[in-house]
Amino acid sequence: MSCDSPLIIALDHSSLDAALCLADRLDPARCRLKVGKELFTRSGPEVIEALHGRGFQLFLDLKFHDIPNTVAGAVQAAAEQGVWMVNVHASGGRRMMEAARERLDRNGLDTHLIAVTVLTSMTAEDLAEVGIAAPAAEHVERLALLTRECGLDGVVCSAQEAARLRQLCGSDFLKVTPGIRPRSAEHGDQRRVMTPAEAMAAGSTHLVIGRPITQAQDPMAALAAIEQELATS
Ligand SMILES: O=C(O)c1cc(=O)[nH]c(=O)n1[C@@H]1O[C@H](COP(=O)(O)O)[C@@H](O)[C@H]1O
Repeated sequence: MSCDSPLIIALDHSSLDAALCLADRLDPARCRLKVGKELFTRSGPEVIEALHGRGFQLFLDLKFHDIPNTVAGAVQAAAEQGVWMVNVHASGGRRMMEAARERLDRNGLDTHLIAVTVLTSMTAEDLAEVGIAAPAAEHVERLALLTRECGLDGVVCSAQEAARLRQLCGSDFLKVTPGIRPRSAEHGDQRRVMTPAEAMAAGSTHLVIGRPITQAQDPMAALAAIEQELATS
């Protein structure tokens, strides 16, 4: 089923049953779903099949980061399962990203291929500790430009960088932004955050939202409130 909404709900659940329980309350016309490392490691390709069977478009978020040949194979394997989007780490570099791009193209696979720039949980201090002296925003710009040069469809970044990336890389270049927090929500481990309405205004093309919906007392009410915020902004 195709979906017009920018919302991608992160199913960071620890069991297939719990993930499907939430999915069964969601409408594939109103959101896409993201399957990440914990759920996929526990349930494997079965979760992809189960969610596709319910009509959802899926972002398989395994953030591949390895030598070019290995990443190209992993991206191909993901795309052959029919997922809508897959990601790699831009810090894997040019040859890794080009190999992934080339592998999808050679096999006629049209899964969106995007790259994570700087994780939304990271601050300038975190970057400095791993040897990156530049501020987060500057490092995001560098990695986004490299990602675009390698022919990928877009990046994962924080919404705080989306406006600048729209100027640098254009509005067709996907800007998938996690770290989304409605005003009253707890930030948890996220650092570079924005509200849903601010993120869309800044140029995000898609919003990844997990705990503010999945951990809410009433996940459907939390989702409806976010949709309302977007509709009235
Ligand atoms: O690639 C991602 O999806 C991702 C990249 C990033 O920089 N930050 C980030 O939070 N994510 C993912 O987005 C989701 C955010 O979830 P919440 O913080 O619960 O809203 C999690 O599944 C993360 O794995």
